[in-house]
Amino acid sequence: MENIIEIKNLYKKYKNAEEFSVNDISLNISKNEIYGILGPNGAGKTTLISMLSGLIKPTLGSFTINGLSPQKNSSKLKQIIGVVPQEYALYPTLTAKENLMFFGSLYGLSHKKLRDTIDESLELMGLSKFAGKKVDQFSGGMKRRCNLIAGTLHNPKVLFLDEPTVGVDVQSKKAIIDYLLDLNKKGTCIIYTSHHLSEAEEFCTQIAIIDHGKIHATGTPDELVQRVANAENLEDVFISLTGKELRDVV
Ligand SMILES: Nc1ncnc2c1ncn2[C@@H]1O[C@H](COP(=O)(O)OP(=O)(O)OP(=O)(O)O)[C@@H](O)[C@H]1O
Repeated sequence: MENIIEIKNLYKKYKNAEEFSVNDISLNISKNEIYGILGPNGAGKTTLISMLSGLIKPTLGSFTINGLSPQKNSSKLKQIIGVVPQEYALYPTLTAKENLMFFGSLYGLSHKKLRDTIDESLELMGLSKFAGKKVDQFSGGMKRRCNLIAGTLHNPKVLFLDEPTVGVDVQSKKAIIDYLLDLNKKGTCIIYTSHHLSEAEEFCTQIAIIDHGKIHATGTPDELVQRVANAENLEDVFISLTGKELRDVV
């Protein structure tokens, strides 16, 4: 299948850091995948996704998305990607609809098209009733669903998500996963990080397990489980590849 993302020997070392947070990652991602980047705390998942979504610059190496490079085609690249960070990117004192109109206008969508997309997305996410309510009155799950709509109004070809279901209730989690599956069916390639291994096992078509800034294994969830002796699920694979040592840092 055709690659939509091609990463070549990518490195990131933060200022004053002693180690590389991303250390020589090369990876191809095909169109239409739901690609899970999994790894323990501090493995380099956010750093990798932040480079690909243009939030931080690589120290070394290169990548293209849909054939576009961030050095040569930065503005075109921004139009075809969506980014949903861990933190909420919403204005608390604006209503859900006002927030979405604001973020949508940044993508240059026409007023009519934007209104229709917002109404449709709020409906899909079960938020229509709350469209006129200020976001600071929303629960964590409602904010996260609204945040996800804000990052996808322009129907991106590639969507980067950093732990989209962390800290939300089961109902919100289901709404988020269903929304993402629907986007993927309509042609959006999804790159996502998570600590929910059972969720990733069910949701992802491909997985990369990373640790200490390096890729340790890639494959479909089934392939990974079959490759590791005595593994019954992705959690067994994860522990086998990354060990049982705790990753506390102070
Ligand atoms: N702005 C920064 N400056 C210096 N070091 C950083 C910075 N951001 C991250 N790091 C370091 O880079 C390494 C990778 O961090 P990163 O946040 O990418 O990991 P992660 O896999 O996303 O972890 P988590 O699961 O905890 O979100 C860690 O050692 C972290 O301390």
